[in-house]
Amino acid sequence: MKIAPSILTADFTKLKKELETIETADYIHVDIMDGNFVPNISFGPAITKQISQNTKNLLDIHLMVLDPLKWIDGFTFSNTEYITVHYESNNLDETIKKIKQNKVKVGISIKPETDKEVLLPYLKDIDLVLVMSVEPGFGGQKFMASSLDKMQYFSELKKKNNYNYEIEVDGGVNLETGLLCAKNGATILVAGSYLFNMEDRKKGIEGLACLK
Ligand SMILES: O=C(CO)[C@H](O)[C@H](O)COP(=O)(O)O
Ligand SMILES: [Fe+2]
Repeated sequence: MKIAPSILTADFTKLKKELETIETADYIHVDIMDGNFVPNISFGPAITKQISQNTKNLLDIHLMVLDPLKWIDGFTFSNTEYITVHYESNNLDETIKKIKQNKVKVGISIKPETDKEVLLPYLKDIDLVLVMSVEPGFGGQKFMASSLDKMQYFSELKKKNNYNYEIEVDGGVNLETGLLCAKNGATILVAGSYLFNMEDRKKGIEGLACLK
């Protein structure tokens, strides 16, 4: 299992130190919220640039914005591995094209209420499916078990068709819910409050990484 700590819950007054505590993870998950697509604002390209310059980890950018197309260049750094956009946001096809032009891997996410089938036409061309297990907008929410069926669905389709995407889960992930995700085909776990509220984050990451 690959692990992507969500930097949203970090203490930004000591960003560099916070980044060091999660350096054993596979990715840093970076949540971008615009106050329109979700009822919250996080931070933008300038702060993300500081994150990018202060970590050796690869970045997994989660864009919760209404118009992602105009933000792709701003979040393309040398260590940006994935940019994930929401199916429910504007200009999806053009945005996917732009992410690929920037030589970044493409992720698509769906909100908890969105039908999983809407992603069918995209699955052969993308690198990551992000299953939201909370309503996007805030860290620290309770995991929604209804997301498990979606993971299983994308996992079965992946096997059947030999697709290449990762199946990432975001929201309310801890050791207990992470195990359920692992059993249902998840390959990357995002964890924010669970890891950042821990004394020993390295141990926390190890624990999640062992799940299968
Ligand atoms: O995209 C997100 C919220 O919209 C965050 O990545 C997610 O909530 C992670 O935080 P936590 O693990 O605390 O639930
Ligand atoms: Fe996220």
